[in-house]
Amino acid sequence: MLQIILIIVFLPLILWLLYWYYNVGYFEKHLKTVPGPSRFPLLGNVKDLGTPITFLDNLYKFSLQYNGTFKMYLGSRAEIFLVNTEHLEFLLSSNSILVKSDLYKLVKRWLGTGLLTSGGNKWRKHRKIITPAFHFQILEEFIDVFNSASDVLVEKLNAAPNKASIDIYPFIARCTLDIICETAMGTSVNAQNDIDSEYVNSVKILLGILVQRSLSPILANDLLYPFTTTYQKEKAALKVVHGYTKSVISKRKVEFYNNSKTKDENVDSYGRKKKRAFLDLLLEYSANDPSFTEEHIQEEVDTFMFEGHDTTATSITFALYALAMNPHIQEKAYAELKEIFSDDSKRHATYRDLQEMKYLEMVIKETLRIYTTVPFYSRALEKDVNMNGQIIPKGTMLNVFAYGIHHNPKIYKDPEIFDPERFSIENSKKRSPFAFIPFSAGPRNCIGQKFAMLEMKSSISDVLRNFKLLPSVPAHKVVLKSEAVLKSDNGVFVRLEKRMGL
Ligand code: HEM
Repeated sequence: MLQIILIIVFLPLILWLLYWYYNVGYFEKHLKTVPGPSRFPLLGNVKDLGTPITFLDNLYKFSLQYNGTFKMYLGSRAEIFLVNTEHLEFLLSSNSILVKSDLYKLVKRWLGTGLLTSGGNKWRKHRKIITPAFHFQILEEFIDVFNSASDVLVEKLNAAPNKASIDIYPFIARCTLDIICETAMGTSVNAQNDIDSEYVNSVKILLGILVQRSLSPILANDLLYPFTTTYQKEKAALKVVHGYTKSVISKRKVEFYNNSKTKDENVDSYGRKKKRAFLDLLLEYSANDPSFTEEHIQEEVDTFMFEGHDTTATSITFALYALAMNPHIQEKAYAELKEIFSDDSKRHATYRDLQEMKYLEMVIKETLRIYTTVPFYSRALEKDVNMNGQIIPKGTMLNVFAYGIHHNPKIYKDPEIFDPERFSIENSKKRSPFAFIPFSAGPRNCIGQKFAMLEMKSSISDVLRNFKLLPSVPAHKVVLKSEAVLKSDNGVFVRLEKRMGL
């Protein structure tokens, strides 16, 4: 009996060990010369990753220790963290290494295979279809949406007691959610006014579950996950979110066909110029190419909802924090706004005004460097590749460690100092384009980056025109936490002093 128990307990362990040695041997045949911390049997370097709070710092220390790109084993799989501009150029400009890693499977139940998660021909076709939707003429139509949402944001911030320390992230997150719903779907979820919105709460639940799953081996396991309560919670939230996008798509589709029967389809029943949402552009395309189905449209709209609000919320929030902590930089940004709005300090910003905010753009870029919004993203290798003389075998995960390159002291002197001048035209010219990759680069770069830059300029400039930002009292220093999108574990507190005009 004891023998049977021993066999039941130890046989799987022995098989697992053999499997581990076999796999590690397979990777090490080529990767022996790539430096990295020593690994433990079975788990590899899982322990070295640390917690979400120590994770970035741990990886960063390895990048310094190994002078750039380094290797780790997660279980028996080799993962390479690219922290060297030549390696980043090799990966990001490749037209063949385009498949996302296993990490992205965690969002597939929500996003299906939209632009972010798909690969191969589907991704190529959809990227081509969607690219024109981000043309500047279309983005210009969204400025009114940015302005209306910022008006509500300023109203909400005005309601907070003058000069009281507040965590600004929740205010900004609700504002960017309003913007993305209106621009992606043409509907208003009114997140800033209706805090109890079922849709908004379900989006929040899904983002929370994504973080939980990325941290728990049980929740991340597709076989075990359906037996957990988190799965049931996710199922309920997905029902609300998918139900909402589906019903918006059906309604817009009917409107689209009705309008196309009338002559002036860009004018509403009151004769006003109608705002088009991304969804309308996708419906237009689908009307001419039925192989771009309603399901495809839904995947892409859900992807915009996912990619397009938490990223901008985090970036705007950290930019406001950096401005509060660096009064001389805030003064310079404010002086630029004074000049742009000298004719009428209360008017809304136009597309042209946003283009003129050159210094604010440098502030935003420095924010994206120091508080890298998406700290890392990854690709799976489907076949062996030769990376600048180094063979990397099929199955290896290639991780772009954007946070690491953005903090490399050889590229950015005193990397922890917030200095927008690093992004002056002259200083930018001196660096490799692969030293600044907040939106990734190459064929799979962020399709929404121009949209994001306009939105960030619009919201930050509106807050700055209405409030002087001051550091929190008592003093507050953000504690960075790596989720899919960078967060602060202890909130982002600043004080706002109302301005009396520019
Ligand atoms: C500050 C804001 C933003 C940042 C920092 C950001 C960053 C990124 C990064 C790093 C990627 C590459 C991810 C990867 O390779 O896995 C990406 C992809 C993507 N982003 Fe953004 N993003 C931002 C805003 C937006 C917005 C506003 C939208 C949509 C309206 C958007 C839509 C997308 C899509 C659809 C992809 C996938 C593109 C593809 O693979 O073809 N992003 N973004």
